[in-house]
Amino acid sequence: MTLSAQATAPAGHSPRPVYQLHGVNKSYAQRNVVALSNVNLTLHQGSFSSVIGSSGCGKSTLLKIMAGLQSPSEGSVMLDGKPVLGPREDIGMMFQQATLLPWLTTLENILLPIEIRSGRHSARAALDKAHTLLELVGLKGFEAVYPGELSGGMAQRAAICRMLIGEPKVILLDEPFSALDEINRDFMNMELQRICLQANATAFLVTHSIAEAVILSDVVHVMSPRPGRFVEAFEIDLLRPRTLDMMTTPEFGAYVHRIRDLLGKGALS
Ligand SMILES: Nc1ncnc2c1ncn2[C@@H]1O[C@H](COP(=O)(O)OP(=O)(O)OP(=O)(O)O)[C@@H](O)[C@H]1O
Repeated sequence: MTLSAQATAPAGHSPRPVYQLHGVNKSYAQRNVVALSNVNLTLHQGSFSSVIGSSGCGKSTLLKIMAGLQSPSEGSVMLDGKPVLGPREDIGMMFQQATLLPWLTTLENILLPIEIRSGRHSARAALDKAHTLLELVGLKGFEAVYPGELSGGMAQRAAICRMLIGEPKVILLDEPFSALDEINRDFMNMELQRICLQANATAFLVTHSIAEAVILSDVVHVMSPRPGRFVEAFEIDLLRPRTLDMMTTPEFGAYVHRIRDLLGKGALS
């Protein structure tokens, strides 16, 4: 992922597969729970995909496996042709809470992953990149501000910078804006789209919101109730960049309706 990459519509991207999951199963032996069953997934360079499904169907488990935070019981997880066997620098993650350290400034929080990984000197060398990212997310001027003085949306913007500073190949998002009110959430989703297009990011989002999945994604994967498996992939053929106004169009409504219909049938459980 490079920040200088031009923003292009997904159709303009080469369809290079970045992330590939084959036959992923996950069982939690201690509780005798089968969380995932035969999950196959390919993410293409520069694409935005999401997964939606009922509570407890295995979405977070899938994301943790993709991030290398958990291992699958069976199957393979490959990123850029290499197996994901643990946490990796080329995978960025973002969660519901921004989890910024309150005693560090915005700028220091953003540089922290570099400092932890490569030391103070490297963090100093990344200063220009941090400033570029702060500008990208509209936080220019807030470098020296502490997290307690940031709004929820601003803190999540800072978390986006912290995720992007290591130039990950893929970004994994676990309901990143669900703690925000609806207006801010819509706005942040549009910001997320803009940042992803500008950085040519390959993104994968876990969400409970059908509308959010449709407005952001090139592909929405619907997961069955536990054990989670993908039952259908909806290709969302809406122009980019997407706008909030599109959410009132019949095309958008038709996608939402089809996905809701499938989920209403228990996603074919
Ligand atoms: N560490 C664990 N040990 C045992 N069982 C677990 C563990 N983590 C998750 N589970 C179980 O695996 C299933 C899937 O959980 P997961 O958190 O992946 O679902 P989810 O789709 O993300 O749920 P939600 O939408 O409510 O966040 C659940 O039944 C859960 O209880």
